[in-house]
Amino acid sequence: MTTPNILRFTKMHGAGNDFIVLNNCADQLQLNPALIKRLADRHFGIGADQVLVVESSTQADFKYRIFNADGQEVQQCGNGARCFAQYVFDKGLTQKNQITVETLAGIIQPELIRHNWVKVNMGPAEFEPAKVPFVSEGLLSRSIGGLTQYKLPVDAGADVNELWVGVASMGNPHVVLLLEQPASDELVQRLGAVLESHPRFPERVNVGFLNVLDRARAHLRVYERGVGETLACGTGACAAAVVGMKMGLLAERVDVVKTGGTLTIEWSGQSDSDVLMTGPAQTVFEGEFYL
Ligand SMILES: N[C@H](CCC[C@H](N)C(=O)O)C(=O)O
Repeated sequence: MTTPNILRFTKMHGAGNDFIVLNNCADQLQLNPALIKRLADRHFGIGADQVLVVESSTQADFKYRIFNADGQEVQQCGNGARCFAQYVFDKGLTQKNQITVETLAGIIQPELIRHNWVKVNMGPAEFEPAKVPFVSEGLLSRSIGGLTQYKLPVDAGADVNELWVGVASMGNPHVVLLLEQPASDELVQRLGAVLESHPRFPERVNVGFLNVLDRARAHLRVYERGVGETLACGTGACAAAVVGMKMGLLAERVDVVKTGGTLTIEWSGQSDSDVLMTGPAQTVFEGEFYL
């Protein structure tokens, strides 16, 4: 067998949202959508929800690039940010417990609270439709507490032709549906697929199904843009929590219970205040991929 061209990687997850982490500080990797899709493929590749890339930065301690399983590069990934911080510390790329990280959505600040447990300042949430982006023109809207909800026409079968939704950006786009009980598999798959590519979201959207349990706990499922449903979504937990907080349904500190684990979200409610997310970051294995 000829000597294969080898790509070394680390497999990690944050509450079940799983990642391939690549060290590209030497800037030698030729990343393209086809390679990302091949790496993320759960049958023909390694398998992951996202591919995370560590690079050098002139603006922060590191640069953090995020690629969805469909190959698209995106602005932010919260579970990935925790794994990123654990990775650079474990690999000896930094000796600092708190680092600054440059993303397409701006600078975020992860902090290793203890091994495999990371708190991240995710920056501010954005609710202005144009900044999500979401095309709200012509839609009926209503105010619930401090949140504006929009009546969104959807073509999702005979029983669903419009939905009241909240929208938010954590640097990446999120639409949040408030449900009376935890979402079923059928609802997540049917509505998630329709909403992810809804024409009023020009960059597509991550779809959160929020069920408030009490003022300090909420259940959440997320059908992620470019992936489908994941066991956890960090930016999705941030977006759903701040939507629930603005509606007056959730306190300033909330445990967001997801299929793969629980994330704690803190937000003071001031529009310019940062959203803090705390949760696990786990290395599963190291590997070599034959290119
Ligand atoms: N699917 C997301 C990126 C990953 C977000 C998620 N894995 C997280 O932990 O925030 C998007 O297209 O914006």
